[in-house]
Amino acid sequence: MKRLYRDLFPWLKLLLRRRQRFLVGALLAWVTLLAGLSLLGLSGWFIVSCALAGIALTAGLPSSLDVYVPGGGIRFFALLRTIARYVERLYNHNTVLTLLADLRYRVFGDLTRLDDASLKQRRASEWLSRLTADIDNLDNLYLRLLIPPVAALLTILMVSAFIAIWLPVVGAVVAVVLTLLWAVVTLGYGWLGFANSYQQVSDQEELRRLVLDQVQASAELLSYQTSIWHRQKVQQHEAKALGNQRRLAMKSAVGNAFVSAVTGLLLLATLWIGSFALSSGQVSGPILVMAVIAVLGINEVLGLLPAAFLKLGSSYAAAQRLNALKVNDSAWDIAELPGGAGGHAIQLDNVDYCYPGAIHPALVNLQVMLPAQKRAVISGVSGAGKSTLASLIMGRVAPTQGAISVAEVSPLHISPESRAEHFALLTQQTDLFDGTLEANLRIAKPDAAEEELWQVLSMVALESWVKQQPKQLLTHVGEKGQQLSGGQARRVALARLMLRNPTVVLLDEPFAGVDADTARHLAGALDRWLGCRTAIFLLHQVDDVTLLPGVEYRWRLDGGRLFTDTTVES
Ligand SMILES: Nc1ncnc2c1ncn2[C@@H]1O[C@H](COP(=O)(O)OP(=O)(O)OP(=O)(O)O)[C@@H](O)[C@H]1O
Repeated sequence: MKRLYRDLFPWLKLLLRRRQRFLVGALLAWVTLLAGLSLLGLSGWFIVSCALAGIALTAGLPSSLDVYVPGGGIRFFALLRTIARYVERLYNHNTVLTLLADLRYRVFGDLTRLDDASLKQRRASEWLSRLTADIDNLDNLYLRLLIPPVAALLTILMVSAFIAIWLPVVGAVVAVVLTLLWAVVTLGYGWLGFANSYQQVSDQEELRRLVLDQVQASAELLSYQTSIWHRQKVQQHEAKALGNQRRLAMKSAVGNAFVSAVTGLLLLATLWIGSFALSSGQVSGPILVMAVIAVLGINEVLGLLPAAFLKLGSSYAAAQRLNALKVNDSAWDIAELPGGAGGHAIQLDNVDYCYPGAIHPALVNLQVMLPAQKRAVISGVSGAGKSTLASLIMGRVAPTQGAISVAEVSPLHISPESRAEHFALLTQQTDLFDGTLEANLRIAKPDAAEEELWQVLSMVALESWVKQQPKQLLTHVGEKGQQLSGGQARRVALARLMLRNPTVVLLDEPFAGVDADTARHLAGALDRWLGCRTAIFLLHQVDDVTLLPGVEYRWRLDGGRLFTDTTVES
């Protein structure tokens, strides 16, 4: 219980930031329920009163009944129920969407603080689950686990108090039995379905992963003739997940039956105890019918709770998984890099880096001193450790051993804002969004003038090509830039980087995918743009030193170790 509270607490705290909305939402749900119950009770009273008056009149006994007040009351509750239900749905769905935005914002925030190693450890389908299914499960917390039980408890108290006005004993019995029933279908059902719904979250993720593999790797599975074997694996897992789901559905059905049985017995008890009060003249027939119908209506109030609380385990599992994304950086002193136009010095002292679970370290005993405003080239074959070194300098991963500093500040301690302002990294993988060229460029500088966009496009030798396109800057680049060639996409990424004003620039294969003339054009533009920024070129091999003007430091990475490169002549 303590662990449950501890894991759900950060999310409850986030939800409770909107406590005003929560209270109004619960109040609206409660008014809706009460209006429904009042409508039922009053209608019962009215029908019985009419029948009794009719019987009396038929028997020739004097009888009168005011039909206008109860008739008006019935219309009032019918209207109130409809309006309250409509407003409640509108309001609570709006709240849910607001909460979804809060949850997504928080989860995205946590993701941006994760280091490269943690990000790469999980598959895309797992990140998708975190951002969709897990967030939806937490969202349930409000809509299913917070509002309905509060509204139900308030209704039980209201109905018991109302019955107690005429039948105090019945009111007390109704209050005790329904409060106990409420505890069973909330806390009891939360406990009963916990293991199954907890399991359901991982079952669904595993199933999604297997199905994606089956589809994405279908060519490989077919060519190795393992497609049937893999499909059987999917089916086995599906059967297991379905079994679990069936058990949950069974418990939910039993819960509903239990609520109906208890409220049914309570109804009989109310009728039985009430009949003594009726025969002693303590209460009239219509009032007794009203009390009985009000108890019957409670079924609707409690009926939804078992199914909702069976899912408590899902919400808990989702909270646990999302909590695991949180990086505890509160212990660190957050620092800012000094402002100014010039680049900063980069220093690495005896740095080792080993990926989690890897046998061999990716980088060993690195010793680097690159003074401020200087340029360096680090070459190395594939797998030598260049990208890992870039991640370390960017503060995207922490060294296993040794220390790194940029302007004498550890990159790990630099605030996200300062890091975004000072660092720029051109990665080997090009990340373009499915939008226009202009939108992709503006990610780096939303308020850039159109002239600036053309200027950077000209620096990467794309200006004339873009001008030839019918939509020019509004040309769509496609998902991941698939409507551009590999080299063009990389140049768009480089142009985007050049829109910014960083002080430390890391360029991983900036000349990949372009012909010799374009490479020379890029080198000249880069030389002018880099000016007095600190820059490191990361290259597989240095074919042409004229592409690296102003580079004074040359190192070579080999098997994770750094050597001064004497093979490159300037
Ligand atoms: N996420 C990871 N988990 C485990 N090992 C990794 C991971 N990423 C890289 N490595 C290992 O670290 C070493 C250095 O990889 P890195 O990507 O830094 O090389 P690189 O020089 O950038 O290669 P390339 O030029 O092909 O991009 C390699 O042996 C690689 O197998």
